[in-house]
Amino acid sequence: MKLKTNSQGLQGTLKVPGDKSISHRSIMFGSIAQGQTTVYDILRGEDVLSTIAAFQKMGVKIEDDGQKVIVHGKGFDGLAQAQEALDMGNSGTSTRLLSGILAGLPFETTLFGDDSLSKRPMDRIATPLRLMGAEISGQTDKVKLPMTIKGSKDLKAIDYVLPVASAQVKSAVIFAALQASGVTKVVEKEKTRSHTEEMLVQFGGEITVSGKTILVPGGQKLVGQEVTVPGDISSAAFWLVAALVVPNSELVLKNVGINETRTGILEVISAMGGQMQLSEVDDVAKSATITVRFGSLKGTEIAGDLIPRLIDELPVIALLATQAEGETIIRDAAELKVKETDRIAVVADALNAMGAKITPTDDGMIIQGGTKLKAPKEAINTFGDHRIGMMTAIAALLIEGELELERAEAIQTSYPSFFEDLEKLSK
Ligand SMILES: O=C(O)C1=C[C@@H](OP(=O)(O)O)[C@@H](O)[C@H](O)C1
Ligand SMILES: C=C(OP(=O)(O)O)C(=O)O
Repeated sequence: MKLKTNSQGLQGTLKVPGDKSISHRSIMFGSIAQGQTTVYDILRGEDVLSTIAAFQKMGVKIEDDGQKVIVHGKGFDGLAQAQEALDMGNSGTSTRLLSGILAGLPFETTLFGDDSLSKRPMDRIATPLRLMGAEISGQTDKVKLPMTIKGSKDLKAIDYVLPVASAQVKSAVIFAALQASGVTKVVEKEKTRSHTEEMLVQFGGEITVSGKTILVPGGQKLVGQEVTVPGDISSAAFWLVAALVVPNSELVLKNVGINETRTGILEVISAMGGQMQLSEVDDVAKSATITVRFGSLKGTEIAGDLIPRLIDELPVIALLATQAEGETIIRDAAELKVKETDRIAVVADALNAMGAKITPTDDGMIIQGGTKLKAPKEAINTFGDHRIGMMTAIAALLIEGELELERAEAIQTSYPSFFEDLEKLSK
């Protein structure tokens, strides 16, 4: 598709769509709990639809009337073997979290996905789940999809130190731990998003979190709940950056999720001197309104325990850094290489094709700021990565002339109404 420039600036108020991580988990907890779960403001992006379809194929009744989603929970014991292999689409979260649930179910299930997902490593969940007693086979020593999981009714608790900072691996182990005998101990490498731990408590489960150490007793039964999904800060990130870099912009983003394990981007914007205010902070719903406007920015360093708190925002943060004064350094972010694409290489290539000065490194990027972006000579390809597509669409706002985006449909993964919202704010 052809992307358009914007010379007037972006203005207006927007409620960003529901959080993808919380939406997946609401379906999963709803399914493994007893009784009804009602979910408001769920994200109806393709990744979440993959999770919904998978549980429906395992016998869970899930209804969507357009206002709310109702999950008729069956408990772990009520989940049935699917009649066919389960299609995980593009979604790492669906695959890895579901694997933790399947680890304790006494039947075999095969999971497959699209080209991008089929390249991503699943050994990171296979290793702990095998230690607990599940049988898992996949392609190559990285256990890539298609992957077959044969669960066990006799899962054993483990003590496990996560070798990577990953909420998906942590969550897979927690879902298996709920079905195991004994208390499972998980120690995180860095603190990652806490949605699984929080929703487990909401659904009446037991978990102890102290710093990076998590204890989960086995043999738990959960009860259905009402869940209201806050807006996704990872989707809001595109509008935050757009307002900061497109002259004459001011945006008000309502109901943005501000769980402290997700707000790294807000800290980066503050460190860069961006003009941004939080209001209507709701400590219970963990959401806020964020007002952001165009202004001057300076480079910064992004590394260490900040990385997991903004991992999905790094593509658009790289774009932000191209418009700041001075250098921005991103380190400790090697995980970017195993997302929907190698996001270090693909971000650097896409933005450099527009005149940015980004040097990719082994675990991040060095970005020289203050570059004027221009139309690339060739089309930019998302390579099936939604975040590359949206980052490119925001970059296009700064460019005179046309930008052709190939495989733009990837954006459906996490933000189906992205271009509608862009249109609304562009006026
Ligand atoms: O648990 C989750 O919902 C997610 C965890 C992160 O992945 P990793 O756990 O692989 O870092 C993130 O990149 C992904 O978009 C969603
Ligand atoms: C990495 C992402 O998602 P997933 O791992 O679920 O495919 C993402 O949304 O940027």
